[in-house]
Amino acid sequence: MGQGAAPFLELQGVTKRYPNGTLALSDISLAVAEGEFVAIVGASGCGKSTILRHVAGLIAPSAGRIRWSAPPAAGGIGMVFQEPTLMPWARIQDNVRLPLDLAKVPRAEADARVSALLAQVGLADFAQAYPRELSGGMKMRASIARALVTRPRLLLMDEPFAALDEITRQKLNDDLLALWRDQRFTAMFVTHSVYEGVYLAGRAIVMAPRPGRIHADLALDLPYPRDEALRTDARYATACRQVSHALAEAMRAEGAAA
Ligand SMILES: Nc1ncnc2c1ncn2[C@@H]1O[C@H](COP(=O)(O)OP(=O)(O)OP(=O)(O)O)[C@@H](O)[C@H]1O
Repeated sequence: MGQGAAPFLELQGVTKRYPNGTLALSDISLAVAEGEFVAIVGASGCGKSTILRHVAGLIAPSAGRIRWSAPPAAGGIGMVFQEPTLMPWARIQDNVRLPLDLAKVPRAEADARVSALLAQVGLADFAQAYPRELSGGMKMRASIARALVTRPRLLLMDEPFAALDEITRQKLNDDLLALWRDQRFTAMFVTHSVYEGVYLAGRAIVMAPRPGRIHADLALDLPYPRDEALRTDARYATACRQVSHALAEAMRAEGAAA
C-alpha cells in the first residue's frame, strides 16, 4: 500500500453478535491493501467465516463498519467455499458461465471468457462434462473458475481445499498463486492449516476464539513466485513456526479473555 493511500478495504472495529447471542467477533480492525494475499488462520469457531461474510456483504456488523477505497461493483467479489456448489444438472462450461449469464454479458463474449478461464485452471477438456464426472480437485478448479469469471477485484476463499488430498491441495495452491499473479485480484483465504496459509499469503492474520478477535498480524516475508522448493526452504519453516507459535498463544489467550 502506498503511503497515505486508502486501504482497498478496511474493517473498523467490527463486532458481531448473532441473533442467538453468540459473540462471534469482537472489535476486529483490519486493513487490506489492493493486490494483497491475506491468510486468516485460527481454530474452529474463532470467526474466520464470519469475517468473510461481512466482507462479502452477506451480513452486517453489530458495531463497527467496513470501508472500501471504491465500493465493489456487481461481480466485484468472487467467493469459493469448501463445497464446490456446482449445479449438478449443468455442464462445467455452463456452471462457470452462470455469473456472466446473470450479469447479461453477451453470449459470445461470455463463452470466450469461460473457455479462457477453463484453460487456465486446466479444465479445457472438461468443458462439456457434468460435475459428477469430475474429481474433487477438478470440481474445485471449476468452482474457482466460476468465482473468477467476472474478473473480481477480490476473491474470498473459505477453506477451499480442506476436503482434498494433500497432493491435489498442493497443486491447487500453486495454481491459485499463478491465477493471483496473472489476474492481480486481492485475496482473503481462510484456512485451518498454518502450512497452507504461509505457503500462499504475504500476511497471516491469526485469530483467537471466544470471542473471535485478531491475536496477531504477521508479515510473511517470503519471496514470490513461490513453488515446491519453498516447502523445504528454511525461511518457510521459520515462518510456519512463527505462525504456529502465535496460534498456540491465541488458544491460551482464550481463557484469559473469557
Ligand atoms: N448464523 C449463525 N448464528 C449463530 N451463531 C453462529 C452463526 N454462524 C456462526 N456462528 C457462531 O459464531 C462463531 C464463529 O463462527 P465462524 O463460522 O465464523 O467461525 P470459523 O472460525 O469460520 O469456524 P470454522 O473454522 O469451524 O469454520 C462460532 O461460535 C459459531 O458457532
